[in-house]
Amino acid sequence: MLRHLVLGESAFLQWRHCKSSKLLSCNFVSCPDHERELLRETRTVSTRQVCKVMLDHFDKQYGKELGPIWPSARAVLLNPSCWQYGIMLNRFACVTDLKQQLQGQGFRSLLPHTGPCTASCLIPPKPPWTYFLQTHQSFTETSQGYADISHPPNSLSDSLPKPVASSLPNHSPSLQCFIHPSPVRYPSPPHRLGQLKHYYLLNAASLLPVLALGVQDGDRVLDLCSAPGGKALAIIQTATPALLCCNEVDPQRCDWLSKTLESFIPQSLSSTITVSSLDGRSFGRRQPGCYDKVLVDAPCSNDRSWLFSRGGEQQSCRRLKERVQLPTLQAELLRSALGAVRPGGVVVYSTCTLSCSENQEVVEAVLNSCPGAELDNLVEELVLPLQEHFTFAPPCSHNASLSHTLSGNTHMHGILVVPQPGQTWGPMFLSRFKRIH
Ligand SMILES: C[S@@+](CC[C@H](N)C(=O)[O-])C[C@H]1O[C@@H](n2cnc3c(N)ncnc32)[C@H](O)[C@@H]1O
Repeated sequence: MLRHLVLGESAFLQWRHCKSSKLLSCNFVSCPDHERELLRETRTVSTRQVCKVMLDHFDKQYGKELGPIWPSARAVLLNPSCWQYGIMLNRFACVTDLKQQLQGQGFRSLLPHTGPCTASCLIPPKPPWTYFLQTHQSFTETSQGYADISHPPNSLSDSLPKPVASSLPNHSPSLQCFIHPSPVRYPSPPHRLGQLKHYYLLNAASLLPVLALGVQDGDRVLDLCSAPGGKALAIIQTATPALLCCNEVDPQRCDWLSKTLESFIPQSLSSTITVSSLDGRSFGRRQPGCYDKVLVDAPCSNDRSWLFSRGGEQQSCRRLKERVQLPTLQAELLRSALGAVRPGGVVVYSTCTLSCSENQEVVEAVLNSCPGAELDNLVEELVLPLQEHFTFAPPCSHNASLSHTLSGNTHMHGILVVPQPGQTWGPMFLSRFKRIH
């Protein structure tokens, strides 16, 4: 049984497990189940019509923003039967047999597990930014020595040169996610009386914002937009924070979030996890400088599901209007997160859309209005070690002012995972800020 205790003005809801495992299990049976939801959504989406208004809109926008990789991304987004799912193991359950079973079925580990900081990867002698900053301009030479623009690489990963050992910093060996090269469907985890669930199904690109957050044992962490809770679960797999505050403004989704946490995390950790249902934009003011790490997995125009809008043309038109408002909300959430993190702390901003206006342009706007924040470069830390699994796009280059800002700067505004055949993960954009004062 889940109990929400309202704590004074902050209306913090303390998340608790029921003491009786029997009651706990009974409660689960009647819960909406996020994994089933995910699979059901895929099945429903595959039988739903593609929404032409949305597709035309995407073609226009993403054709321009993503250039040569849009047609293959489009093909993936339009074909739900090719979508892959990652299986994140629950470190609080006994998963030895499951791991062997998955390996026997051809699943492999997304992340290296031999210990912290052990990934082998490839590092370029110099970052190839120049190339990407000029994708829509002619040029003769880049830091990689490309001289011919007639065969540009399709993605950031394509152009990265090979070897030199490196690592996946901050990566805890306890975060284990298995993926399959084919779109193999794995069943949702069964309910077992009194037992925690063994795994969580997710888009493997969802782990990138959590890896970028780099939570360490003892950190105070805020997950500002938390439901249904996939990233909160991933956070708690990577480390044991002193405090993990999961916030979700929508009350129904907040219940869903609580149930997710309840079914994966042991009671012994309940005193370190809180669930609240506040507007995320208020945290910077309510709890200034209180956290070491803040994740803003922002509400966005979810490209995968919006392409299959249930309500036809009318709903698509409504969503396209909403879409215009999203960057304002996203920037407000991000500014609030920067207010809630302590000086020296870290904020990760992420979305599951390819849209430059909700990604790089939000980051740009917030950078311009928050002098106390600066961006980190995630290429060596995430793109290089994980390019084998994900297709990373070049930064948004259609926006002249953005390109101009970036061209004198080796930092990018973020990294973008673009779904591609055989690597259908994403869309996922992420950017990491450090609060310097
Ligand atoms: C992309 S989803 C988060 C997914 C979640 N992080 C996960 O990994 O499962 C964005 C969430 O933000 C919530 N949201 C929207 N506006 C918000 C606000 N002003 N404050 C807090 N949450 C908000 C939405 O209801 C939605 O559940």
